[in-house]
Amino acid sequence: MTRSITASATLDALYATILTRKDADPASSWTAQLLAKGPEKCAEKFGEEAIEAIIEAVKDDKAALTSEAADVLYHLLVMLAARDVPLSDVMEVLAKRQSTSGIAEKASR
Ligand SMILES: N=c1c2ncn([C@@H]3O[C@H](COP(=O)(O)OP(=O)(O)OP(=O)(O)O)[C@@H](O)[C@H]3O)c2ncn1[C@@H]1O[C@H](COP(=O)(O)O)[C@@H](O)[C@H]1O
Repeated sequence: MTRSITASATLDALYATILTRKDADPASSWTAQLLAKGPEKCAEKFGEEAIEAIIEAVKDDKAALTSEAADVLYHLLVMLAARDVPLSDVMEVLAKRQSTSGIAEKASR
């Protein structure tokens, strides 16, 4: 329980930082540079990072996968920010799904 609260707080804090970078000087911030390139570039970077994580998962390199997973989460948040999708909306969708099994959810589509 403590771990999930910590994870959520970390993601919330990171997303808040990313939002501040929308108005930041690209010279001073990697996030601002990425956001300045547009939502399509942010999506492309997310895809690249996801593929890097997949590679480490297939290799079963746990340390590398942990690091790549952090990159994936960061780039997911940047992609959401680029398209003005609040992280809280994503969390709400996840929370609503918590009482439904994946099999039941798929059958309901
Ligand atoms: N979590 C991250 C984070 N994870 C990865 N990255 C950056 O994402 C970039 C990904 O780079 P790549 O691996 O694709 O390497 P690259 O050299 O850029 O590759 P190419 O673009 O050349 O393909 C690197 O520059 C990393 O530093 C991050 N940059 C920032 N954050 C967080 O965002 C906060 C704000 O960062 P700034 O906006 O830079 O102040 C930081 O305090 C961190 O908490």
